[in-house]
Amino acid sequence: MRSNSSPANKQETQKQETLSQPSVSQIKEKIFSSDSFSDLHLHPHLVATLNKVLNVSRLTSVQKQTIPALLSGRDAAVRSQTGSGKTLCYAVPLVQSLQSMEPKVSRSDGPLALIVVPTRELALQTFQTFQKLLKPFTWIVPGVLMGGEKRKAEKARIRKGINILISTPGRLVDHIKHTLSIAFSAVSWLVLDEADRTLDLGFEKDLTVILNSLNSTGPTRQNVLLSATLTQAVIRLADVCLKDPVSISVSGSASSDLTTADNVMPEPATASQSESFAIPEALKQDVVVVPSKVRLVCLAAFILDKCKFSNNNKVIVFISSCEAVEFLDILFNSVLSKHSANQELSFLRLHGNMKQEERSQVFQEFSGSQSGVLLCTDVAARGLDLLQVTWIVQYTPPTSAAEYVHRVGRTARIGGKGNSLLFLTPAETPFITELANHNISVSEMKLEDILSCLMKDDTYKGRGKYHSQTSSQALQQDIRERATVLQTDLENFVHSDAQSLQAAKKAMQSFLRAYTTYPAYLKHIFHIRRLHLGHTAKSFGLRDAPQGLSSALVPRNRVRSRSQHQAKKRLGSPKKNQNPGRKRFHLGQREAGLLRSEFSSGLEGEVAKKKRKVIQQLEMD
Ligand SMILES: Nc1ncnc2c1ncn2[C@@H]1O[C@H](COP(=O)(O)OP(=O)(O)OP(=O)(O)O)[C@@H](O)[C@H]1O
Repeated sequence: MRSNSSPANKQETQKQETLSQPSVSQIKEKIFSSDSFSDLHLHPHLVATLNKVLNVSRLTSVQKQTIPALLSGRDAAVRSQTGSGKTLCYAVPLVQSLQSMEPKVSRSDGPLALIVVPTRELALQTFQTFQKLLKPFTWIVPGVLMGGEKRKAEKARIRKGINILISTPGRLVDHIKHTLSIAFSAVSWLVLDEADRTLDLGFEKDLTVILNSLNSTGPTRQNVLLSATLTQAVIRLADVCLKDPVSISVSGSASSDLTTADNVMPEPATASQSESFAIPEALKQDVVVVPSKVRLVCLAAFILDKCKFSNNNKVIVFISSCEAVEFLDILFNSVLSKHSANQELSFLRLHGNMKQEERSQVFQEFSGSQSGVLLCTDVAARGLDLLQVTWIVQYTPPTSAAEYVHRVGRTARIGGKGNSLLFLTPAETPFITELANHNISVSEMKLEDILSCLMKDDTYKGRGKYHSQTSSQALQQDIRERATVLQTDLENFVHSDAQSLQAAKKAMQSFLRAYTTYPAYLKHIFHIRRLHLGHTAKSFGLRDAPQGLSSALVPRNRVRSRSQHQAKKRLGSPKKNQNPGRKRFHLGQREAGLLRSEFSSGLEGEVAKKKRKVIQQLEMD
């Protein structure tokens, strides 16, 4: 493969400048305190269950601060790094308070606690945690509502009685509107886990419906917001549904690493400070700068290195759209697995367009596996506690530093080790500065080092004559030729039949569509006009950019190849006097959220209809 000499000098300079900037001081959080659950005067059966069923005894720092505050009846806004035990922060005091209620809680009391989470998998996981905690208290009934399940079955369970209700926002709103037997008159706990995500676009409307239905009835209640990325928006929400909350934020800052329980909500400091995010200390974060046309073969080589040429790696690969996940799953299962006998090179996929039972089955299978690769969208970015994940690969960059934190937070949990790799094109390297603004520093992994793993297997040996001498030039040439063989393998599969060609084109179209949904403040880094269409096509195994891409998605001044010139002719070149800065189309923030949101409740009708409308509008432009 020709070395990519194409990045413009200025991009190269920019890349070097960005990568050579001094690493920022990352915020550190002490994971464990010296206290234990038995110090909290909890019901002895609850302590026994924590010790014996959940195998936890010592309190984490955030649990030491949060549990006493909630046991005392306070509201709380909780911020602590990913994998630090925030679920038990609210689950333990919640179970402790319900089990002590007199008269004893009964199913017919209906919902006493409401827990809202952004994704179905997280709802399922949270439900399973409560099932374990409630073993000694069988009279308290947990229940989960999530999209994809038959509404009728859920209605029946609601009618029978659920005391601890765990739900995704959209599904809960659907039941509030259509299930007469759902009543919130007895709700005394409201928990918003991953609160900044639940506040995000696409959910805010649902949340308003939920808060209104709660506020209209019911006793005074305790409210808890939790997230590893507490942001200004969450603090604003805190004003909406928290009363005189305790603000809990575990950090290694000079003041103290344990704020006392009577700490009041801090005044938000300057934007950058209040949004500096803690990253697990044992997480090693890398970035690889890779031109678009080499992205696919770089990802393939990385996966081969971790799951074929070495073992015991469990890898999550984040990709921006469902279609691209489907495409890469078919491609890698066909091309990469065929050369590999070992089961480590198994691929699973997870995204919002899959049927619920398949999503649940994949989630459980990957949770329990020792190795393998999960190709997924951001539906798996938050909250999921997947054991022994060793690598997080962000094949498409996240839409914010906060989403970066949650994605990498799927590894290095509760003090464990972990690694992450972020793919950036040369034009996207300013995102490293965006991360640095949030106290996140990454080190560079060389593209050549990733591709050099192909030397371990002559399956990819080039056809050229190799000089046996070990000079680095010959070695580099060898590596480049092996990468070319692998890229050719991938392209041959894509072009082997109409179905895989169509899948590749759909994947590219969805990638371009997702690329238009980066927030405005990041568009100077991620803008569709900066994409090279021909090189982007290569990253989908396409030898040429697909014809007929809707004009809204064709980067105006980046048409390069013959077929692109044809496309340009057909689409018509931009009007002469057109203001180059003027947007060719504008995707509203809300529509962007709908497109971007992988968290639909599975409700047919409104969300799906709106989404279809937005996509049609895109294609009509
Ligand atoms: N006190 C503890 N001691 C040991 N392990 C714990 C303790 N509390 C929780 N854990 C474990 O730590 C893991 C992470 O917990 P949890 O998923 O609640 O983290 P989190 O802070 O909510 O993460 P995220 O921000 O990603 O949602 C889980 O496997 C949980 O069982």
